[in-house]
This record gives sequence, C-alpha cells and structure tokens, in this order.
Amino acid sequence: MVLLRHISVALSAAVAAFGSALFIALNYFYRRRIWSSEAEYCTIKEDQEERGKRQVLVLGLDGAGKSSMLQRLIAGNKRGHCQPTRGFNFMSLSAPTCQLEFLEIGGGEDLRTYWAEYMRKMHVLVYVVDSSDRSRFPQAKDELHRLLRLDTHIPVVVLGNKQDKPNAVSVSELYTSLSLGAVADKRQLFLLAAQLGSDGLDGSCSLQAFQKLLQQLI
Ligand SMILES: Nc1nc2c(ncn2[C@@H]2O[C@H](COP(=O)(O)OP(=O)(O)OP(=O)(O)O)[C@@H](O)[C@H]2O)c(=O)[nH]1
Ligand SMILES: [Mg+2]
Repeated sequence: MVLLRHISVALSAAVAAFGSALFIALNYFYRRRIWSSEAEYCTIKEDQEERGKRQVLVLGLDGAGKSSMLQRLIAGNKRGHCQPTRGFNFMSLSAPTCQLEFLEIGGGEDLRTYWAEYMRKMHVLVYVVDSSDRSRFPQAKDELHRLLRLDTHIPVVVLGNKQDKPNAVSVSELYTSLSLGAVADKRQLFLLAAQLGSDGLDGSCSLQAFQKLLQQLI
C-alpha cells in the first residue's frame, strides 16, 4: 500500500515536471508570446501598427452619446437609437491613410472600472460629454482627470455632444466646467462641439472634422 502511494507521488511529480518543461519549451519556441495579457496585447498592437491600424478609445459617462457617435461615423446612421452599452463596443473604419479601430467601453458606473486598463493601449482618447447635462459635469470632469493622470501623453479629443438641445452649454463653458485648461499645456487636447443622436439633425460637418482630426493625431 505504502509502495503504491510512493509510486503515485513519483508519477505525479514526473507529470508536473514534464508539464513545466513543456510550458517553458513552448514559451521559448513562441518567443513573441509572453505569459501576460498585457504583453500579448502589445504583440497584437505591434502587428496591427505594422498593418496601419490605429486604436481609438471612446469613453464618457453613460448616455453621453458614444455609441451614437460611432454609429454616425461608421454606419452613417442618423436615426438609429442606441441601447446603453453593457460592455464593450468595437467598430472599425477605413480612413484614407489607415484603419481606425474604435473601442467604446460603456459609461455605466460598474463599467468605468475597466476604463483605466485600456488607457495605455490606445493611440487617442475620445471623451464624449453630454453638454446639456450640467448636473453631471463634475462627475464627467473627475472621471476624465482620473484617466489623464494615468497617461500623460495620449492625445485627447473631448466631444461636447448634444449641442442641439436647448439647454446645452457652449464649448467655452464646457472647457471651464471640465477644467481643461489644467491639462491643455501638457498634451494635445481638442474640444469639439457635436450633435449626433437626434433625428433629422445633421452632424456630418463636425463628424468630418472629427475624423480628419483623428487621422492627424495618430
Ligand atoms: N438630442 C440628442 N440626443 C443624443 C445625441 N447623441 C446621443 N443622443 C441620445 O442620447 C442617448 C444615449 O446615447 P448613447 O449613444 O447610447 O450613449 P452612450 O454614451 O453610448 O451611453 P452608454 O453606452 O450607456 O455608456 C440616446 O437616446 C441617443 O439617441 C445628440 O447629439 N443630441
Ligand atoms: Mg454606448
């Protein structure tokens, strides 16, 4: 009985040793695949950069208009009503000079914890704000500044959305409310007015300018 137990322990040890050796050998063989999700992402990002792909992170509080902006920009959809994004939303756009890949992460409180993870992995941050919702400016500001503290270099485009609403504030008021002056001299920062999601309104001019700007930034 004791002998059997010894044999089974020895066999388990041999299997574990073989597994470890195999793991090390495979890692060595696939040199570019390092055992970390971040490193793996970097490898993917390198490959994508080689193929002319650029990543744009789209963030902002829930209901700000992130999905509406992407629908307009990519599908030209003026009427589609968006459902709140419960997780991630990935869209790709063929621009003349490169392929723009947009990653929207939902703005709900539970999803905001994921925002930070993507900051260092993207080329540009687009931050969408509902210009008509003054009561949420302090929250929008805090979330934006929290993100900007994580990465001091990434260019930022703030979209002051819902300009069609009667109570929307001007971009200069938004500039002050979001304390953008505090970050403008440390990085490339742009503030654009937009109206994206309401039926019958043409936001195409600002969207064209927006797309051009993105191409210049990446
Ligand atoms: N009037 C007006 N409504 C807009 C505009 N942009 C978006 N909306 C509306 O605002 C609501 C929320 O828009 P979404 O695009 O889903 O917002 P979101 O930022 O993606 O929200 P989450 O996915 O929940 O984080 C929708 O009912 C849109 O139709 C705009 O420029 N003007
Ligand atoms: Mg959304």
